[in-house]
Amino acid sequence: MLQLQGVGYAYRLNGRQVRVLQGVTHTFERGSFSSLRAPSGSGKTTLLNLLGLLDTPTEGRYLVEGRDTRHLTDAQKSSLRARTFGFLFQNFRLIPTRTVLENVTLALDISAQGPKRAQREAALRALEQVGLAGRAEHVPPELSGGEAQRVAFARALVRQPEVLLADEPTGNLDAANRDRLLDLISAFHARGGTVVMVTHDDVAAARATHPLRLEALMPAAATPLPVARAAARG
Ligand SMILES: Nc1ncnc2c1ncn2[C@@H]1O[C@H](COP(=O)(O)OP(=O)(O)OP(=O)(O)O)[C@@H](O)[C@H]1O
Repeated sequence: MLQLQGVGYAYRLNGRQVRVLQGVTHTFERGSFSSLRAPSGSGKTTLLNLLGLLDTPTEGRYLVEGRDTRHLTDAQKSSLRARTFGFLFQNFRLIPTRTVLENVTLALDISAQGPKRAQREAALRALEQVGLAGRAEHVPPELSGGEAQRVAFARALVRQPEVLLADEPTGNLDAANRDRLLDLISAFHARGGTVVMVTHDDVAAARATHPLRLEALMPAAATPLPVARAAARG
């Protein structure tokens, strides 16, 4: 479903190119649950951004359901992103001044899905699934970390995406909240969802059907260099 073919990415830093990923080749099959582990700074977040169409590879091809994303316009990319992907981040990324319900509803609003009342009902259903419908009118600063991440999960899934892209989603949670979140992610997977989860956590990685290491997705010669060395070499 998600095919990376020789994908590379280089950031521009002070007029120089800093290569972060090179030759990444891998297919994430529909319905798989992959965990992705790699040394800090080696490009895991960059890879998630490429997978989620938030960024575009500077080398190689990336196909989503067989469609070569190089040929998509920005509008087509946005629409494919909204339909296909839900995102979950380590630091939740909720809007602190909007209620829990608004935070979830906004995900539907941005992709213009349905009338306002239907959006509100869908958001409430998503909050019920994570056990937080009773907190709908609270604002994020009133939530615990575990609750905030479950709201972020509801926001990620309210559009019913096929793929969940998660970047260290348990990084800021204690063991009980980590397990509760992992149960939600596993349930999404059991319903047929595809998961790609960056994690350093062995407990989280153990939930995956496909535990991966970033280095194994790249040809040996292209194993990422620490950025300082890469920059020094130009
Ligand atoms: N906007 C940017 N401009 C320049 N370089 C960047 C930019 N974003 C990231 N980088 C560089 O690319 C490298 C890979 O970053 P990325 O965030 O993908 O790594 P990571 O493996 O997710 O790291 P971590 O595990 O620490 O979160 C980093 O070392 C960073 O220096």
